[in-house]
Amino acid sequence: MLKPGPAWAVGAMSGTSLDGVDAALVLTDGERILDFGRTDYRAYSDEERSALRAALGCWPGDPGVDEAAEVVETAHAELLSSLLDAALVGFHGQTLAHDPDGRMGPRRTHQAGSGEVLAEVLGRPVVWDFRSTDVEMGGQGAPLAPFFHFACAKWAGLSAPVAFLNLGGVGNVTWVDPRQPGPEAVGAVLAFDTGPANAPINDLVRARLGMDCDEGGALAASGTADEQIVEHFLSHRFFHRIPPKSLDRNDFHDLLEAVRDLSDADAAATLTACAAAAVARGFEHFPDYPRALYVTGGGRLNEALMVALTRRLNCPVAPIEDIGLDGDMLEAQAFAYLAVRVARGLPTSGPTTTGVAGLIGGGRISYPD
Ligand SMILES: Nc1ncnc2c1ncn2[C@@H]1O[C@H](COP(=O)(O)OP(=O)(O)OP(=O)(O)O)[C@@H](O)[C@H]1O
Ligand SMILES: CC(=O)N[C@H]1[C@@H]2OC[C@@H](O2)[C@@H](O)[C@@H]1O[C@H](C)C(=O)O
Repeated sequence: MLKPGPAWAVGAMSGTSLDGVDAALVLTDGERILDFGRTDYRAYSDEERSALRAALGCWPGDPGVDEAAEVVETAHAELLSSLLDAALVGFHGQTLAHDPDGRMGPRRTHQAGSGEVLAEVLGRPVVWDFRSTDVEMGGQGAPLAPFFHFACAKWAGLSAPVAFLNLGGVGNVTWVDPRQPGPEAVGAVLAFDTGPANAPINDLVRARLGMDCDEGGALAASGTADEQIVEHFLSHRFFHRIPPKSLDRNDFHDLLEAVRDLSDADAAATLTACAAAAVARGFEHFPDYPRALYVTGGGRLNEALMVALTRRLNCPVAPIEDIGLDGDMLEAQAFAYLAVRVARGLPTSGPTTTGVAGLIGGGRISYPD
């Protein structure tokens, strides 16, 4: 078991974009962040990415899932073996399917990769399966970074409500009031997925141009958004739901159909405008307008998306580096922080983050033999 007091933990996240695995060290007592440590990244090979892509939407027992889990475990073992100056590992795994509302069957969520296997290979206790308990208890199982975002706001010395936006495949936002004593306090955080972010843009440029992403947002910047499509997109029932709410990467797959007849540039501009409009719609749920929006995740490097956000919001929009945080590693750091919270028996989600009925601690711990 973890000794009392602060501990170094290494967190690892394999995001919905399927680009690779991020890992980062955090020194924390599970409440405050005391220091940030080394970070590293391991890209998936094309072959590995194909195995993961083939298993998207699949549940344990489905064909291809064991192969995907092996890819995830191998990549994490390779990456984490050089970051073991930590007492504990926080292993998110790769989300293959997420259905917290039971639209396709039983309510469930599926992150590929076994923490038991990793604990054996790495010789460290591994905290994993962070989302299942929350879903079993009636929550959305996501987002889980919000309690960490609260700790980040404290670490950065902020004293007024702000929002953190993660622009990965899907977007998720956390409104934080750092004047509250802790993330569990009433009125401290409100979080939810905003809508699709990079996933449809990537899918578009991959299908039409064979590119991985719209680098810097250059293609979108050269086009014009079709506001009618954006308006229609905002009529989706997801945007009428009161948070908490979460999304599966493929929930908006028909968005590509909507831009089918547009030029490449206009289609990219429209999907970029949709991502920004979804965030602006999300702001309507906040208790107070935030002082600033700090953007993390790969989408902060998409200039057209940052400009679209600035146009639609009434507060400064800045990359999270503006307050000294690392926008490439924030999710990995979140799972290091959450691992220590799990080991300390502290809650990792609650009614205003995942919609679970009360404060709960998710995650299970596997120890090496
Ligand atoms: N220079 C760039 N220009 C434009 N877009 C970029 C750039 N760099 C990254 N991105 C976008 O960000 C995505 C990766 O973001 P990130 O790594 O935050 O996602 P993720 O962690 O996989 O997803 P999620 O947070 O949904 O799990 C890429 O797929 C791409 O769409
Ligand atoms: C089910 C799942 O893996 N969700 C991810 C995904 O990627 C972004 C968004 O969708 C968010 O809900 C979540 O990840 C972050 C790290 C979270 O749980 O806070």
